[in-house]
Amino acid sequence: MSGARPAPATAAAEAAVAGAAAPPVLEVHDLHVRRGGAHVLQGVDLAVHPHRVTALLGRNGAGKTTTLLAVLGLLPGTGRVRLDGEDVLGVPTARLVRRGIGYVPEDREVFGALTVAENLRLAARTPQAAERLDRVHELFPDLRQRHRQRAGTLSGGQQQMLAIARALLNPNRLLLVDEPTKGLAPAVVADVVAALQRAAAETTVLLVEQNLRVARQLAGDVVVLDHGRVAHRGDAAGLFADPGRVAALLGVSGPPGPPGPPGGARTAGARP
Ligand SMILES: Nc1ncnc2c1ncn2[C@@H]1O[C@H](COP(=O)(O)OP(=O)(O)OP(=O)(O)O)[C@@H](O)[C@H]1O
Repeated sequence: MSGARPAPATAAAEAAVAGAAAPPVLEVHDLHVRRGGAHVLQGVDLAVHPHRVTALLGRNGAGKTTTLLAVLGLLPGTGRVRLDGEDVLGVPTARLVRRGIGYVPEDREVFGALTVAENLRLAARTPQAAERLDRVHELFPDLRQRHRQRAGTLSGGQQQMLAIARALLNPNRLLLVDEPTKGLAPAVVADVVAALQRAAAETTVLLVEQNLRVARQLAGDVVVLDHGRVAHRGDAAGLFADPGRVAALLGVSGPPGPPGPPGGARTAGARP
């Protein structure tokens, strides 16, 4: 990572600055993954530092979701994946989840026929989850109000918040979040960004995001993949201050714009 960091304004920002110097929560080294005969990840190296949001960026098909799935043990790979310094490549997913990896998949995967409260109850895996439910309700007051509503009748943004809330119920060391704003209207994107900011104050996040304005708002660090390889790694502010580099790496025609209401440029080939 490079570049001077601005003075932190909040406790969460202070923790993020301290986290940059702390040992990584997640380290991936020379990760190779093959899918359907294709060599999709070709030696990915990245590190995710505590109390920070690391955005995993790249054009469509670059290998972002594949990276998350391999870290989670849902796809076989070779190389090295370390969680809090321990090798975990090949460890079954259920054990990784117990070790503190939370996952918010691209399609949210809430149980549509169950209520908000039932969805939260099902996600709880530790005795502390009951205590954390109060905290989650503080973070997402909308979910408290809607606790009897069936999850399938929530809006896309509300379902995304429920998916994030489910992951926060457990004391996760690391949250993997895949394209949380995909397919959401700009006004709802702002709500999801706010929810992720709250989540990021609680834990460390590896975020796959195609909306560069969202990535800019949330991320302290960035890793850019290109055809299964790391094309760039560094602090987010440094990359986003260089529109030419953003365009070269991500194929957008202009800068992602200043932090503010989302709706900015999306990575080339991104879905609307
Ligand atoms: N089951 C599969 N069999 C073969 N190839 C696959 C399979 N799933 C994904 N791929 C390929 O792996 C590559 C990486 O896919 P991946 O979903 O990781 O990309 P991504 O960066 O997350 O893309 P997007 O932004 O479009 O979601 C793509 O070329 C994709 O076609």
